[in-house]
Amino acid sequence: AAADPRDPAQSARCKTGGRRRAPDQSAAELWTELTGLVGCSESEDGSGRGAEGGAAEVSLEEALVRLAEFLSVQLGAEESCEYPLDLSKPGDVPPLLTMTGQLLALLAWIRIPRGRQAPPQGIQPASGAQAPTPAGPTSLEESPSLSLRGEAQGQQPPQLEEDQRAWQRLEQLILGQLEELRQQLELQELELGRLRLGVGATDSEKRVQRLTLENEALKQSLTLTQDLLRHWGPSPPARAPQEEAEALVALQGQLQEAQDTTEALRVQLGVQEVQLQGLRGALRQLQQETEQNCRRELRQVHGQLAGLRAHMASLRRGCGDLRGLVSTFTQSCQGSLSEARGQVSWALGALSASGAGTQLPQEQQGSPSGCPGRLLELKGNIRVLCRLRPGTPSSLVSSEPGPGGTVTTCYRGHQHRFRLDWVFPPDASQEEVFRELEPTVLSCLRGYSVCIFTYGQTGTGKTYSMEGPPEDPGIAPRALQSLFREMRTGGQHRVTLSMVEIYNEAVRDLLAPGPPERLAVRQGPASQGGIQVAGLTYWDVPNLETLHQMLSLGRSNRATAATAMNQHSSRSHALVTLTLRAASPLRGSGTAGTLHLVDLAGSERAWKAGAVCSARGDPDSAQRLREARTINRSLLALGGVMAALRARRPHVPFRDSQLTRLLQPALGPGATAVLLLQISTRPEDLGETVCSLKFAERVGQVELGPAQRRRAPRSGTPSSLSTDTPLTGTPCTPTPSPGSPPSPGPDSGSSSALAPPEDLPS
Ligand SMILES: Nc1ncnc2c1ncn2[C@@H]1O[C@H](COP(=O)(O)OP(=O)(O)OP(=O)(O)O)[C@@H](O)[C@H]1O
Repeated sequence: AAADPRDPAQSARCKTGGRRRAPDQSAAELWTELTGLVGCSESEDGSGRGAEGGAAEVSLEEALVRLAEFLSVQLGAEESCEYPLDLSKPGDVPPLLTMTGQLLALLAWIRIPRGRQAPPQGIQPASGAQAPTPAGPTSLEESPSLSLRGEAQGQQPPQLEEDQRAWQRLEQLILGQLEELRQQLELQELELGRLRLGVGATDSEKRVQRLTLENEALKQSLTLTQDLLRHWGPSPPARAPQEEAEALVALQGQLQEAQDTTEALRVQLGVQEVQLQGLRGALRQLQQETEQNCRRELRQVHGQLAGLRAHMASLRRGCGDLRGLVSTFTQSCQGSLSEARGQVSWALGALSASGAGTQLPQEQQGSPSGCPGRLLELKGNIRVLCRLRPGTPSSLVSSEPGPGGTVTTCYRGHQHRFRLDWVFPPDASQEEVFRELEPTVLSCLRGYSVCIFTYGQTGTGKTYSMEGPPEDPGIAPRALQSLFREMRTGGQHRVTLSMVEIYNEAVRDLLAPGPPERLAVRQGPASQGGIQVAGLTYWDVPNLETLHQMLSLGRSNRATAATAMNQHSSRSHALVTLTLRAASPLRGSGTAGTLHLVDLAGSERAWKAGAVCSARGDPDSAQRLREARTINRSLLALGGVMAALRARRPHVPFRDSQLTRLLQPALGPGATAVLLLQISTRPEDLGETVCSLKFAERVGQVELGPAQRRRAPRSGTPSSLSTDTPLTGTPCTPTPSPGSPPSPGPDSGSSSALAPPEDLPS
């Protein structure tokens, strides 16, 4: 409109000498101006003069021009904010544009000289935004006077009727506008309903704001139009303006209602947004909880899986143990069968011999020596016996003596019951202890490898049980006596003796002439148990007396010292090895049994020994402490070996200490071992007692496989000893005369295991 020279608003402004408006004059200023016009006209007293005397009258035309100008600015502002409009679609034509078009049409009509022109006919209320065509040249001089009302009073009735018809048309037009506005409001309500279902809070808000603004602008336009019509329109019939006013009031009510609805919707939208946020928070929390639950369950499943794996592994181990037991049982059955066969053939031979009066072969006469071996196999290859040291009885340690007996301890409030193969009470005699061991000892004569070792806390009677005082000898003297007695009646045997001690991890020959020297332990052939002790001396022992003399000599060479726990405490492990070779008189193979008698040094807590020694101010306390540590280390290694054997591990750590290295042949497959556990019942020794019992319990679960007899290969000469190992070294000579130190045999210095070379002549 501003660019069009035919624009009535522009021409009106120019011709009336109206103020020029700045191009950027805002809608707010225009609105203020318009409301000022209304105020001015309201204050008129009907003569058309403003309240401020002398103020120019404002014509309806100028008012309409300003209204159109305001609407066009408002419309421009909307168009600049909104999307481009498609005017070809009637539904998209904004009401403001329509309203502006109608106003311009009205303005054009006003400018038409009265009586010559009819009101515009082409005005279509909702037809779109087409601007009305100015109806020919207009001039202000020709335009109606400023006060239509005054002019109307002087008109002729036909003119008045024409005006009234025109106003009626205009009224219809405005009513059409109002109808359109109502439809627009309905559309907005629909839009709001759509927004209620929408998700974008920001877009919805923007839309609501835009619709609210639009409503506000429409409302203002309508109010303004109503005011203009009321003040400047011809005096209509009394009814039409009232109806119009009522319609306007109704429209305002609808508008108010729409605004209220909009407000309510906005509040509802806000509530729903809050609810949505709350739901989002709950969803997030739910997700977190679900994640945590999943992780927890996953961890539990992993734990269960690990437990199942461990269980499967233990089941596999159990299966392996079972397989081992089955094979042991099978072998044991086979051994029993062959033994039974031998006994039957011996009985048959005896029967026939008694009939024929012939002499039985030596081996077949040996039922006494057969029985111990069989007994040994039946009893198992590792047995654990326990002997309680005499002393003040304590309620903390109680026992049920006898075979399969138990020892019950009450330590730190926990009661523990240990079951052992045999329990000897404190008052058990040396004789009783040896009686239980005698069959095992005698099995050496049948070619079995037997190891008897005493284990326990220092001062609990290990040496007492193994050696014993002269007036009440222990296991070793009784075993030798029993063996020699048996050999006297049982046939040809050759006895070889060696004796070593392990002191601070040094292996020393207790029967070597001269001062004891440290011997080197090396890896040897498997047939010799896998080890060799370089320089160890072996002694042929022709009789029991010589044997006793040599043993007492070795004992005297053993390292002992006075400790707080024992006045004559053994500070070393002592190993006596007796090899008994029997020759088979008829057929070539003889047997080579071995008896290891091991008196272990006492286990004691190093801090205990050290503290006691220090407290006593003993100058040798450091030495005692070192000894205690070394002893404990080697006993720990022995425990490791036992654990590996018990678990049937492929690797057994024999090389962890000198003690276990030397015991390797005694703990190998087919060997027989007896652990005599010595325990104290004193309350102050309770901790050590429980430790010892636990060690013994573990040892009791070790399986070495069925006991096996060692047979020497067939030899050319029935009377000579044959060996199953390569012949090395030269025969040793028996010898030490009683009271004099032994002289070394010719084979000293040659490498050999604890058992001597097997090529010694008889
Ligand atoms: N059953 C017993 N009957 C009588 N006296 C015993 C008995 N057991 C041990 N003794 C005595 O207890 C003392 C310690 O015994 P022994 O030297 O044999 O202990 P140990 O275990 O070998 O000690 P260490 O490990 O220190 O060598 C000795 O005087 C011994 O006579």
